[in-house]
Amino acid sequence: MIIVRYGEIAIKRGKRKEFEKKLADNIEKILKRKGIPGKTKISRGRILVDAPNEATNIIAKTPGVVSVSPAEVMEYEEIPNYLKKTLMGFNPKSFKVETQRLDKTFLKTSLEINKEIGEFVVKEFGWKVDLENPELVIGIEIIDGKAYVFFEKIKGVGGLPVGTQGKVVALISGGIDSPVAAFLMLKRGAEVIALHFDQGTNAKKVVEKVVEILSDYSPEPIELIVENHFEILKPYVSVLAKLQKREWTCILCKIAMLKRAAEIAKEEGALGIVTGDSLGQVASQTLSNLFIETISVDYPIYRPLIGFDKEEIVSIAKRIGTYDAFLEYPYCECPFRPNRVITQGKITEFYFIRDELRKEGLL
Ligand SMILES: Nc1ncnc2c1ncn2[C@@H]1O[C@H](COP(=O)(O)OP(=O)(O)OP(=O)(O)O)[C@@H](O)[C@H]1O
Repeated sequence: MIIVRYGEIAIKRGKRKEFEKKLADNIEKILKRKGIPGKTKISRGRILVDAPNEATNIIAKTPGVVSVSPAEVMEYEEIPNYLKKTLMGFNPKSFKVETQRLDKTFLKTSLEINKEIGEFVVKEFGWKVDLENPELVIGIEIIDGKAYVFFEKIKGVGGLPVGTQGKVVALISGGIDSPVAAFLMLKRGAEVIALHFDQGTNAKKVVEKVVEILSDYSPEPIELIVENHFEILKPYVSVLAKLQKREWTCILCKIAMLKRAAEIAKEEGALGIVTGDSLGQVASQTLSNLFIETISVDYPIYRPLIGFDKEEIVSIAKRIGTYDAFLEYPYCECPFRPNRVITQGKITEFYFIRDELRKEGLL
């Protein structure tokens, strides 16, 4: 049996049942996709999953899960015998017993259980008790009158179950940042549709891989929509060439992407667009440029990385596995990038360009 703990969900009063059910359903769906048999049961602040131990790490990746422990289920009285058998041959420097009694009708309190089982272990094995920094933690949870005994607690991704917060369209570029932005939205319970603008570079391969990796955090495989960026950008580039303002290409490129993303979001019933922008990280991600890009699109844009440093983003990318996909293919410079790019777009100049774009029906 695998014990699944979820923190934040339990706090959301009134929504708790709905959230628990969603999380249990999501766990079952992910396990099924991975070809692992697994049946869930919701029980007083825990989800119990009847599945083989190999399911543990898969379940830990499900948004909403705080921690996971593969456990052995038994009557309370059977614990000493079980520990005797299981822990024979181990010789930790120190140990402690940590009990949580989820079933408050159980006759012994958590402290009584800690003391009783702790004393047994000392007597049987002669190990030292260390409540601060033990090498071995014997975990016991009392659920529905039964004792669940375990020795590890694997950290989950946390957050909220996917599907509890509606849908978003995430712009995934083939860089490090945008997959992390999409992950953070999944983690907060949003369903994600991935959108990539293909520029004929290796980036598409990275994105395909990234979407596969991100799908591990989602009950359904993430849908990837690929658009031909040449076709979308061509008319914008023509206007800029006519105005002799090629240095505005990167800003208009983003506007063209966001505009198309908004159309797709509307078609898909998604409530927002997600990008991997982080303030000032590259010369083009300035507040002025982000301002111009944002006011050009009539749809909510979410930038979950806006206040993150590069190191923080890289560390999440490594943890969730998308960094490796980025490293797999050599980086390609954007084929549309002019020699000089605008870093602090002037709004008056933009209005002038916007008027021309409007004449062409592009904005
Ligand atoms: N070809 C693309 N397809 C889809 N989205 C894109 C593409 N290029 C950029 N984006 C979106 O625009 C955001 C900003 O892109 P930009 O190239 O300025 O930044 P970046 O620091 O390289 O970001 P990333 O590391 O995510 O590529 C990206 O995070 C992504 O959400």
